[in-house]
Amino acid sequence: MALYASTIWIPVLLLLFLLLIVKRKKEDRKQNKQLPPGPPKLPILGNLHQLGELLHQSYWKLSKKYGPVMLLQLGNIPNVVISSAEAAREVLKVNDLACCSRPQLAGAGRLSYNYLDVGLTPYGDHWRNMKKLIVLQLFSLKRVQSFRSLREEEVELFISSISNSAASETPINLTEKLFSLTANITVRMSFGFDYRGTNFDRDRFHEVVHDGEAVAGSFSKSELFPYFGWVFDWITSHHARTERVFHELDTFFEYAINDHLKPGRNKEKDDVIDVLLRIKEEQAETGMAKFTNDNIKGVLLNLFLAGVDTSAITVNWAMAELSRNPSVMKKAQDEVRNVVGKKGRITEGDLDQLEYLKMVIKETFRLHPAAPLLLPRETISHFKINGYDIYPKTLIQVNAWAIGRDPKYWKDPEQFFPERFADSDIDFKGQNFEFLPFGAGRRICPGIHMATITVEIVLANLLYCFDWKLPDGMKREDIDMEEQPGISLTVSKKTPLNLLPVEHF
Ligand code: HEM
Repeated sequence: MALYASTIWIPVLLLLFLLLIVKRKKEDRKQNKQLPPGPPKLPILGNLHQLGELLHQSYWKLSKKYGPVMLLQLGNIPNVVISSAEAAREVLKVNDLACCSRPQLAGAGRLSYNYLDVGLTPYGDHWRNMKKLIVLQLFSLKRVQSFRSLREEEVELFISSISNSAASETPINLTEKLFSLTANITVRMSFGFDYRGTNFDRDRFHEVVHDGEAVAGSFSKSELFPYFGWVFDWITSHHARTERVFHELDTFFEYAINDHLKPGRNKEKDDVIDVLLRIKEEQAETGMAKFTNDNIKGVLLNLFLAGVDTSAITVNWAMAELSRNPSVMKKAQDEVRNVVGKKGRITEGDLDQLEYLKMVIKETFRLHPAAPLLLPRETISHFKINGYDIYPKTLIQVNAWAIGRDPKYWKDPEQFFPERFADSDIDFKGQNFEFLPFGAGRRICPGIHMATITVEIVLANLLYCFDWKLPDGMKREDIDMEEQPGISLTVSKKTPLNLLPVEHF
């Protein structure tokens, strides 16, 4: 009886909802709104039923029919998807100020200590101050270079461990090894210690990064469906998962900060926490005690979620593409070996000379941007794009993945052909809107230097030190290039890349 009483409300609610939509449509027509085109919507769901787990691919297919500025309704949330370089320029340059906020998602809010970070925080004074701080103090070229020996040390350990597998002729799971390498670099650089020597479980560490990206990058059902979405969140333990990830990350950050406060701590050089603790102290001395441990943890969260996975994903795709394209692999290997000779390792000082390697990396970013939809943005004010009205509080997603494969800008776009960047000025620093792996405008990735140096030094050494074979019985065509489904900030290769290293020298 109680069940009947609760279900009888469902048709009534549906009817009310339909009436609301009809009323809103009439109002829109009266106000002469020119909304972007988009596929027909269902009540309540909007267009959610038309989207698969690889959002950028679903958006791409729909955009072929509805155009480069397309309006979708994700439950309760209006979402404009941008799929051309011209429209991306309108969003990220011409109207950057109007669309440079971020949506306030419950998961992102919880993980970022109520938006005390940089990447997930909405536009405003706090974001401006924090972005300035990380651009000038944490990720300036000088600071990135100051971590050179740390990176080279980690690359050395990584190459040595691959040499052991080469000696025993054992294929390696390169995907897993790359993730460990970038995790080690990020943790040592940010937290000043080696997490391999702590109680943190290595496998769990990887899962926490992935879970963190998923929680930070997805809408809860309550956000998509106000009034009743909480039921689904409750059934799927959404809230419990967010809390679990938050507590795991928080424990790690707390441990790292406390470690820095121990008297007589032995440190080689300033790491990110040292810099942030100094800022906290300076502000407290001037009576502006605004900067708290939660601010520090917010920044650490960004390094954790943005810094670990992205570079590993990129090198992994590059090695998968090179393994499928042996002539490109050979050309890249010839370059590194000719430039460096027999000195044993590539150091960061050699990287400037490796022109073809840089083209290989650009080509990888074009086909496999680690964040295919950049990070979601939210509009602050009304503006027009291609004659269409975009209103405040609209979610904006720029499909960098689709733009990177558009035959309008790229000849034979599906082909892995690094030479396309020879004699070309196209770069990924946010000025070429057909090539946006790091985004553009105010919200552009501040980790570009860090990311490119890491990707270059790792890939260069992999190509220099080893020849690469496929495991027994595997052919080039068997390399699976599918992407990992699931809603997350980043998209990686679905299956691990297993390769057999053969020592070259
Ligand atoms: C291959 C590596 C990387 C790629 C492809 C990448 C890509 C991106 C993209 C697409 C955005 C969003 C830009 C936008 O909204 O327009 C972003 C933002 C961000 N990235 Fe990266 N990133 C990488 C590495 C890093 C690293 C190593 C760090 C730091 C250690 C970092 C820190 C950040 C931060 C803090 C933001 C937020 C900026 C803001 O909201 O103002 N990223 N990144």
